[in-house]
Amino acid sequence: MVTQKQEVATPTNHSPPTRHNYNYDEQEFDKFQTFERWLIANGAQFPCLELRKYDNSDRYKDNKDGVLESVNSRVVMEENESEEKKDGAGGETTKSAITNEVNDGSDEMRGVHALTNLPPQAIIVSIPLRCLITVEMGQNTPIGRKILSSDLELDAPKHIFLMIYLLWDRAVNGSNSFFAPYYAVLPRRLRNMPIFWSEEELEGLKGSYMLSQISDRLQAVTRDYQSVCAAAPEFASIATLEEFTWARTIVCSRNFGLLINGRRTSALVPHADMLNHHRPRETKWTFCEESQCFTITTLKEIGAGEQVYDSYGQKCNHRFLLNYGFCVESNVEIDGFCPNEVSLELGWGEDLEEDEIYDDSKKSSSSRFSQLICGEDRECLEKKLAFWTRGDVESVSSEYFGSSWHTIASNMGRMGGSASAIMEATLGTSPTGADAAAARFAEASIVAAPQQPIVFPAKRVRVCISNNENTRVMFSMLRVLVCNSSELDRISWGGRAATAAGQRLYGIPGMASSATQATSIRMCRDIRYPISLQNERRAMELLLEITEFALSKYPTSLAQDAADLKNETAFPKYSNQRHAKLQVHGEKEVLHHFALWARTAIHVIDIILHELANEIKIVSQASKVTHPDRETEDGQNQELGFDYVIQAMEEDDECHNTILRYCSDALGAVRRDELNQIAAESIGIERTRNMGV
Ligand SMILES: C[S@@+](CC[C@H](N)C(=O)[O-])C[C@H]1O[C@@H](n2cnc3c(N)ncnc32)[C@H](O)[C@@H]1O
Repeated sequence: MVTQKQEVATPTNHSPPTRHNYNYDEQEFDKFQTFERWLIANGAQFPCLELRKYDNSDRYKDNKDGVLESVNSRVVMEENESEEKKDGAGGETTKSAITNEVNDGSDEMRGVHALTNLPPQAIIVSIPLRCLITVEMGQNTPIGRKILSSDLELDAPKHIFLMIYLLWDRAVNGSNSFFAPYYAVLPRRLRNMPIFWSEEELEGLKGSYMLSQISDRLQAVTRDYQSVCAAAPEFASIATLEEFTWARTIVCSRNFGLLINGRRTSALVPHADMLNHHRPRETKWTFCEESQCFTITTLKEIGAGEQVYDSYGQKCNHRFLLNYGFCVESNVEIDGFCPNEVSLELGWGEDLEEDEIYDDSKKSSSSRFSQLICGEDRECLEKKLAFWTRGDVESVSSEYFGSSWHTIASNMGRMGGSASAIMEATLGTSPTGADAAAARFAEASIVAAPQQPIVFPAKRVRVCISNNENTRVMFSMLRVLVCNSSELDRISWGGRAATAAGQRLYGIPGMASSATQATSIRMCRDIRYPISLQNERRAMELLLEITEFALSKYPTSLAQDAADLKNETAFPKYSNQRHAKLQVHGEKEVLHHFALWARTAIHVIDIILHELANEIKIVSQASKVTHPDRETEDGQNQELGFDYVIQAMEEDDECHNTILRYCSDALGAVRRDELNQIAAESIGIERTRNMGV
């Protein structure tokens, strides 16, 4: 890494800038002064910056599309404290009602501001290594050493060691800790973090997969706490689960991933962690080997008094919300890309009895996708399940059978799957001698649970309004889900139609040695091109069903959310209600995009199918009469035809580029192939006729 001489920018005017904008009461002011003095005494430099605190009233005043910006009014801290005490006591006044409503911890909100004009490429913060808390420091605590020697499986291993240091040092060294001034300024309550939201606040996320993620996060934190206590029982007296959860959110919202002296680590960096998020980025940070300091450098000029931001990265709002406790108002990059995603569930997650799948009269609402997914018969479903779950178990040997493998195997067994089908599904290979034990295990699974309902494991994929890798994976999985038996044979080798041509056409690997099979095997995420127009149409029908079902789970519509977001009294800036609203609004935008994609594709496919039917008619007429009625057909096609529709889409400014490209390129290619095939067949017919056969 190239190092350069590091000099921290100093104020341009001669008289030192006055730090008048703390907005704290005396006690708070002291705390922050002690913090800054501690840093400066230890070699830190940030002479052109000041820390500011924002209060609840600031949420109504913002700049940069809703990015935090304080006003300079001095805040009387007691007011918030007393409002807090009134919680639950039925505060009567409008003011207290509003304050209670937005009492979500944002009264502990701070930011960093420029005291003077900051030029571009100026180092504005320099924090020496000794003021950083690193993963290694956590690993070197007595608790950390015990965790390392017990080889625990943890949800957030790096974060855990930062948390351990924080909690251990605070408990053991207390006010004598070197880091005590830093601990004093860390937010005490993190009410904006969804894991601390009330039931009522969580209601705002109804219909969103985020609710599962929040409860998963809570469970993971509890599991990690229990694991740490099991490895180091004394930890229970160092931190309660509540404190552990607090430390988890502190670390996950404030840690920096760094390369320190060639070692990749994570660190808590006092002061640098006071910068709020904004994109596009205006500053960059790094650990400078030469000065052994963490530094922040400006990328553009920042005016005196302006807030100095850091970019937390290009992220979907669900990640901002889960890890940092906020959502970005307009999460759009300068190139127009919106990273907001929605998590879609493909497959069906619940257990279904066989008659719920195949008997129309017994189909329940829960079996909504079964029609398109189950295929023509049970054999088809079995084959599909094999392909769908192929490769899900990464390493299965005759000595070890993972629990998920067991589930898949016994599921297929319940459906009457043969041992070799199960082996193929899970390993992607036929059982060989070495896998005989696995095959026996599969057979045992079949016998073990013959009468159980069928589970077709659901897979989740996160998609955004962009044709990225995840979108391609989703389309691939949709194609597999709606396959009929013969289509499955075409896409998975070893089937009846796995011809050399099929292999070339669909990229099916040859049946080489089992060693190469394991790496080149085709999975349900690999079907990158339409299998056929009919299959693609079913895939789009399924996409439409999935998006409509997902939309039906939210209590409000996209239009309602957009209207709600305009109402800043009911949904105040930076409040948890507003962040929930922004999250579901973003998800619905993506869902509507894919619903429109599916509808447009179905329309275009129908046009192509109509054109192809006409073409076939013309060809078959040609085989009977010398002058087919081509003019009329062409005249009709020109008006309703594929080229006409694509041109109309191109001229439509509202038509999203990804939908247009899919229809014109992906569907256009299938259309061309089909037309070529019809033409080839027509030449064949002509030849046969000329030969007088
Ligand atoms: C690294 S800290 C930044 C300093 C923090 N504001 C403080 O008072 O200590 C990250 C936290 O700041 C808040 N934050 C940062 N950027 C924000 C933004 N653009 N909008 C709302 N809250 C933001 C969130 O609470 C987040 O968890």
